[in-house]
Amino acid sequence: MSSALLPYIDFLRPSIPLGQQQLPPIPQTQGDIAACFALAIALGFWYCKPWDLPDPYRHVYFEKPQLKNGGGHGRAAETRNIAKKLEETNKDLVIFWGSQSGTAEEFANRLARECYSRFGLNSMSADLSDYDAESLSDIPESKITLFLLSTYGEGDPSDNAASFYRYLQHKPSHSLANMQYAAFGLGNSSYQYYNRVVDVVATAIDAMGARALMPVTKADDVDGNTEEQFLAWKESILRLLQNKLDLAEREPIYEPKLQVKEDESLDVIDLHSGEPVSRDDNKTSSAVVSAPVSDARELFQNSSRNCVHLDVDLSAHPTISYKTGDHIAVWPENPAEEVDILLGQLGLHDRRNIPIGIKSLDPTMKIPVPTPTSTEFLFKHYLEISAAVSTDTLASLLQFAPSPSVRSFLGQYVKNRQAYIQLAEENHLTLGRLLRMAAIKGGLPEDGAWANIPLSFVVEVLGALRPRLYSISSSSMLAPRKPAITALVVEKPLLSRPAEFIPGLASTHLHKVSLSSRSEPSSSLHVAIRKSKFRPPITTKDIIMIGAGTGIAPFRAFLLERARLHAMSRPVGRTILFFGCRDPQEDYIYKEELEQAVANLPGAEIVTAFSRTQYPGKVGRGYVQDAVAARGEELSMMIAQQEARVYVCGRAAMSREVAAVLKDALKANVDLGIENHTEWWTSWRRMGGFSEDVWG
Ligand SMILES: Cc1cc2nc3c(=O)[nH]c(=O)nc-3n(C[C@H](O)[C@H](O)[C@H](O)COP(=O)(O)O)c2cc1C
Repeated sequence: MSSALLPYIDFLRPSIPLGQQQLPPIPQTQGDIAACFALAIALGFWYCKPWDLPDPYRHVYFEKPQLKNGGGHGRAAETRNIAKKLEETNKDLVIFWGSQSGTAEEFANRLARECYSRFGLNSMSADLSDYDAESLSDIPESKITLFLLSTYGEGDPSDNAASFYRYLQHKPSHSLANMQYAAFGLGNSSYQYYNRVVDVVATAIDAMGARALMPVTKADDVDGNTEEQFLAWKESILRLLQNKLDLAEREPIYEPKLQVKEDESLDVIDLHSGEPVSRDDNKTSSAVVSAPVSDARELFQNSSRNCVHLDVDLSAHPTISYKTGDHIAVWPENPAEEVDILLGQLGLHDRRNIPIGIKSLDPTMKIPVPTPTSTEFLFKHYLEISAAVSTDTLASLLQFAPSPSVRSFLGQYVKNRQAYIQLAEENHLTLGRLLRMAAIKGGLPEDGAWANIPLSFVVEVLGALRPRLYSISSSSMLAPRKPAITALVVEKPLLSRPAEFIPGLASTHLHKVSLSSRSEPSSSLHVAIRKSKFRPPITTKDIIMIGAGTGIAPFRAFLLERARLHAMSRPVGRTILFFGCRDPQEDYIYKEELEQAVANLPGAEIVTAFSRTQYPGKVGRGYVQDAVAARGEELSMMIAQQEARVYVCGRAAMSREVAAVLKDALKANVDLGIENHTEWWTSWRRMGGFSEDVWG
């Protein structure tokens, strides 16, 4: 700054008490006036700090020209009034879905497609968050409404159904007397609140006057039978609609709802090449960002299995933060082999890098992936190509069969579902692998046999690649910018060839990134932070943490955080961690740092349970629930007298067994002052006494 301006800055300093201040000299010469003017501009510039403000045109530097007019990731719902939408698009059936990990959404899309292809019934699949809940009252009596709703968290709705659910819980005064509906719930009976969402929704809409066309049907994923139960429900719904609306069944025909077109005028730089677009515009998820992996290491020792720890560095994204107990969503990549097989079958090997643009041909159809892109990027980053192929998709492939022998090969499995399930399980049949097997069985060349399948069909039937959620294993107090992931690398042996393994999609991707990040510092992941209710209690409370395998993840964070707080002379309650794994020499992950934290934290303890090895001085061979049972009396006292909080993380079945063991212990050891222990347990749980972070 020029020294000529210093006197003028000086007089602005209110160093002299008010009232005793001398008035600043009035500028008299033209030079003084010019200097004041320059000073005002300089000060304005200094105070506004424009170099700190975001450039309002920054987005333009990154804008893809073809997206300027709203192209890209399709948003089809211009109106939020569902009745209006049905009328404008001439649809007779709306299938609302509330889905967290994509199953209900996929089912809704399949059902809408089948209603049209088999019966010519104009149908739409609708994301519940795209429409105003009040507008359901305007749906005319002639239309039919279906709900496919999953239950998540602890009996909670999926993110996209949350606001509809809240609306219903406020007992709205709107009438649904015109609504004729059927509902299908997706849940898992390992969870305490089994299929609660569909029950709550059906009860609420019945109370508003809606008429159920058939009883609510619930799928139980506990034995992996959701698909079977959906197929049975779908057939009964289709028969019901056929009778009610007097529909004639026809040979299925594919009518594209999307247009996928090559566009060589686009430059590679214009293409979406892997960055996901979050579809969850909600308050529970942050934006999706690409974040480097700052540290990665293998956690298992002496094992043929792998378990990786990765620290994700969010330093470049100051607006994204996490709290201890949150989840991190990770977008995986499909393996190159799977991409190649599918490209080969569709005869697209040579055209894999040509830009493609995707457009919606039906105003109710959202484009499920970012556009423009290329076929290779589409298969690698955006479509669920590594998943098993449903029987509905199998049946719809028949119309594209390249020869009668291929058609008859696939046709036998369409007729015999059990045989197809066995074939798919034995061979890990993804779409590419199924097409390749059918081509080989039909005596066709391995590559390009299915070149007549339109790419729009592939995009419509496969659906978008979904992120996978992990419980964050770091503490936001100790590593505020570096959420950590702890992932077991999953490999399932192939039934037909047990020496071959089916790799878990996300965990294999994490393993790959973890290996490459050890040699290339630029390795990164696409991630988003997802808020969770699994929060540690206030530190003065006693805590009982129970985790098995990678279920230790959030407890590593809780324990290290409590140890640090103690080191800062904060009062910390008693801390017990129950941890179960196979063998202390193999998969006792984070052993040293956990033991060190416990050594530095008075009243803290780790109780281990090893399912495959005796461990001298410990509980002995057993599961974590056995270790909890062995300490049942003491834990009951902690719960009843010290109001200790219990936290469980791991598989839902393990959590259910832990809950049963604790209930028994409480019953045997404590007079709860209430006859009905189940009632006590439910209200204790509701008040945060028992929290779960569990999966499948
Ligand atoms: C983290 C997690 C929490 C879950 N919570 C419940 C629950 O509280 N009650 C229930 O019945 N099912 C629960 N489930 C099971 C899901 O509802 C079931 O897997 C369903 O098929 C998922 O459907 P979606 O993919 O459409 O979301 C949960 C599943 C996961 C992974």
